[in-house]
Amino acid sequence: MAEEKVSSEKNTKKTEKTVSKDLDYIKSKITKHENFPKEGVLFYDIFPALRDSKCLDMIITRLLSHIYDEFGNKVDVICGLDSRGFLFGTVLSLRMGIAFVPIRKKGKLPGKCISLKSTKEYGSDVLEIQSDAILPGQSVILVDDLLATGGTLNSSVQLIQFLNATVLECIVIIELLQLKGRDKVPSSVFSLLSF
Ligand SMILES: O=P(O)(O)OC[C@H]1O[C@H](OP(=O)(O)OP(=O)(O)O)[C@H](O)[C@@H]1O
Ligand SMILES: Nc1ncnc2[nH]cnc12
Repeated sequence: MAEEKVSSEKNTKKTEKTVSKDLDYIKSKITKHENFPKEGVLFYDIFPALRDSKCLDMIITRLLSHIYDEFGNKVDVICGLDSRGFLFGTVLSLRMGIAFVPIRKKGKLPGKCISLKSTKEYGSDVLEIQSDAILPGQSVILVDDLLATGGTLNSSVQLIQFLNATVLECIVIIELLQLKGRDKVPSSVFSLLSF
């Protein structure tokens, strides 16, 4: 029998075959909706995956495995994007025992903030981060549910860089390949699933 490679995560070893089965399972839970929230947009809904706690566990396990393989214990902060990025970012930060910091849409965060406009597949926003949330020199991973045109992650990476911190990587569950969003993101991008 061919030897199967193993990928390492803190206390967990999974074969490539199991990983691929898990990814197929997660993919099967993502639903698509035509013309939502606007005419011409094919919307990928992550929420059905969260109705299934086994599926959420697989998502988090896979992301942790990737993070520990790539960055070991070098990550200081998980930064989650408003709002679906919060769902995954907070769980990752809890499991890693490190800080969670949100990037929010304008007007939601108190205190001194820095802001930047961003455009996305179906609209535009102004994104904000609290100025004292991340210290100069800290190493940050950005987390969101989905990469479409890349506008949201592009602006988010810039916000972190304005604070003189380092973006190690942007992590998303879903990447929409046709929109070539990763070309717009000024950091490396890891996606769990692509469509
Ligand atoms: O790659 P882009 O074209 O920039 O699009 C991706 C962004 O669009 C969605 O956010 P949305 O603003 O709809 O927020 P939500 O999570 O609050 O629904 C998604 O969660 C990403 O943040
Ligand atoms: N097609 C899409 N589906 C879900 N969320 C999105 N955010 C931007 N584009 C999206």
